[in-house]
Amino acid sequence: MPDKNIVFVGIIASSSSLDQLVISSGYIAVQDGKITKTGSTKEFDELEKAGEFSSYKVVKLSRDQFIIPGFVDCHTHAPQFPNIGLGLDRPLLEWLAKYTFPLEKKYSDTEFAAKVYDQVVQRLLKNGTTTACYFGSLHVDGTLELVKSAIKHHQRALIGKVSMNKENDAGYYNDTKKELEEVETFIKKVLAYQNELVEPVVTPRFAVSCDKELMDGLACIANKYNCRIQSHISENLSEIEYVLETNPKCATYGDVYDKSGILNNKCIMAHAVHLTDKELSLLPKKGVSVAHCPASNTRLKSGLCPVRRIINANITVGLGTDVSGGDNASILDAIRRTMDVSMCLEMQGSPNCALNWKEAFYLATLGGAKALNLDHKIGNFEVGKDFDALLVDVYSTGGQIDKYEGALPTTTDEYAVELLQKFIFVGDDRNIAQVYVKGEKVKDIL
Ligand SMILES: Nc1nc2[nH]cnc2c(=O)[nH]1
Ligand SMILES: [Zn+2]
Repeated sequence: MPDKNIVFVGIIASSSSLDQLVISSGYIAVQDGKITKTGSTKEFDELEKAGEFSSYKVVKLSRDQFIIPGFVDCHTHAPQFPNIGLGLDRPLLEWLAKYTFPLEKKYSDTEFAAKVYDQVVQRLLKNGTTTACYFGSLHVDGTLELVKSAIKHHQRALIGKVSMNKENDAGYYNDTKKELEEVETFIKKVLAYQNELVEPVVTPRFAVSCDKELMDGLACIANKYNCRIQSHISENLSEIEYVLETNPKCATYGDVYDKSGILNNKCIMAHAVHLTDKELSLLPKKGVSVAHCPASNTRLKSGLCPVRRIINANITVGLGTDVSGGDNASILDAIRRTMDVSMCLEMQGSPNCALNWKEAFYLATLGGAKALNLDHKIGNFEVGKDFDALLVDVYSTGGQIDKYEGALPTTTDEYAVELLQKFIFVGDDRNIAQVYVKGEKVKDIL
């Protein structure tokens, strides 16, 4: 049974905006998975003396530990995990045909799906991903296995059955009428679980594999069930060329989605590497968010996504691992690659393009929560939000970070910032000692 009342005391860090990192010593009190009170260490001491926390489990962090919000992965493909690290020798459209569609077809086998998805969900939780927005496969029952795994392991998850109706060599698509029926079936089955952590997402794969009739129908279904929509936009130049060729009345890729009613404030688009100025004004007008997936953009040679330009256009941005176009299932890696790709653009001559570690940390937490329309529940430690959090142990045994006695500053504030910075640049899952989703511990290596 999870502890009903629990209070954490020690260094706590979270973002309140892109340029505002809040880090200090204090406490977070959690009741039934929700944050009920926060304050300074001095306030904790006073309240504890007054007996306020007598019914609480008190977790006092060591000097080398801190609490941060759980990571949010705004875009990943659960069925592609068996291909992680493989087949990265082709650009997007060839990669999909040669490696990805043949693997995804296998998820008609629910036993295979159940085994893979159980591993995927556990891997992400181990990496500190407390919320994931997943693409499943074309299959209703296969994708329901992902829903079951997320529920079983207590991960917050937005899950889509992938929709495709355009012919491809792998024979991996559906007839339009069947597809629309199956999407509704999937949504109803997910909603029937009445699980507060897991929600269905309408998921047109992209405008290369969906025609207008299908996308019109999917937009209607999303409206009917008030669902989020996820897809891909402007990832690769050949993809854009094909989409514009097959939709001659549309001036941009964004127009293709807009004409079907796909673009709204519950829509999250992955990549957005090559957006035009018109699209950079259309997307924020419609309230569309972007999942920035730097690992995949580099591995599939799609391009260096100008993420600062997207942020400056007032588009809400979160991070995605985009496995298996991306070769790493950790949002810590996505943070680093966000810094690297944006710095490459700056070094190539685009001034003020680079994102610093505090900004990338924001995208991985509160930015992702906003992009998924979940920031009323998660993303930082405001009172009333759910407690989705990581307890990080910077010098954990066997980890990459060595302790050099006497080398770091002695004042608590400076020391705390340097601890977080070390974890962001050098840490890995071995430093993520505990993971909490809605107050329930889902990983514990302490
Ligand atoms: N990276 C990536 N891009 C896509 N565009 C359409 N499908 C996919 C996919 O599976 N991965
Ligand atoms: Zn993707």
